[in-house]
Amino acid sequence: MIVTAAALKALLSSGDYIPVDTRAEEDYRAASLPGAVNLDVYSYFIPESSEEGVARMAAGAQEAFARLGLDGARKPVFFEQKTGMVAPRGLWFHELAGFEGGMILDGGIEAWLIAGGETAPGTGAPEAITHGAAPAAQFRRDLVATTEDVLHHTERGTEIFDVRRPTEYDGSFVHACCARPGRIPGAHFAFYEDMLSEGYYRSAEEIAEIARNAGLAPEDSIITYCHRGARAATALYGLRRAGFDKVRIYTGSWHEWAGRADLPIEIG
Ligand SMILES: O=S(=O)([O-])[S-]
Repeated sequence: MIVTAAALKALLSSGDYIPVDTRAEEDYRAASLPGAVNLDVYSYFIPESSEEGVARMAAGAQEAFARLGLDGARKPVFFEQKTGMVAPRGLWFHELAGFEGGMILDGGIEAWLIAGGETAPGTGAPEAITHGAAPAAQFRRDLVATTEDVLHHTERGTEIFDVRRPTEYDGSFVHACCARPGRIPGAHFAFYEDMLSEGYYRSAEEIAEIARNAGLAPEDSIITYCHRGARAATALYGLRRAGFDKVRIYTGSWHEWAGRADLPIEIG
């Protein structure tokens, strides 16, 4: 769920919610929401989006949230400077791990300050999502796609949704760490940032129109992807706001797909 800064003020006074600062540790140390913990959700790369790989990713998320005390009654509220490509990934990891009730602070710490919220230097020990040593026994498999799910998406009745920059989609730009430029064949396209306006999510109606223009319908089963699964989470929560409920993420995303020379690509 996406929460406004004004609504968050009331929620935090209940003591049931913990702000989770997903920014760099130095920003957290300088000024954060009072009582916030610091969690790096951005640096993680999945080694392989196989059944075992996604189950170990979920185990790693479960362990990180347990270390932060966010595996029970207390719920996380993820934030970054402004809503972008990081805080939504935090909520997705929390849901993937099997927990409910987490939120994204829309507009990030900047919205909090505009709403008159106080800040304090972050004092907690920084944590990070890491890969689990063993597969999770239980997790939200319906929120994640394997490479096989993507490869067989047509037979499995799923749409692929690329939310990278237009130049990444058409292959005229590729990150230096990726083996090949291009896109997953048949992918629908919209740039994830178009679902945001100045660091806030756009309205449900505006996001629904973006999705419709990309050729997607609310009843579709959708797999989002980007470079390595962060921007895909921003898109997932935008789509969910617009009533698209069957959305999951191919965490390995273009980085993994491009590195597998046996997988087909489209370019241009
Ligand atoms: O957001 S990202 O995973 O494409 S770097």
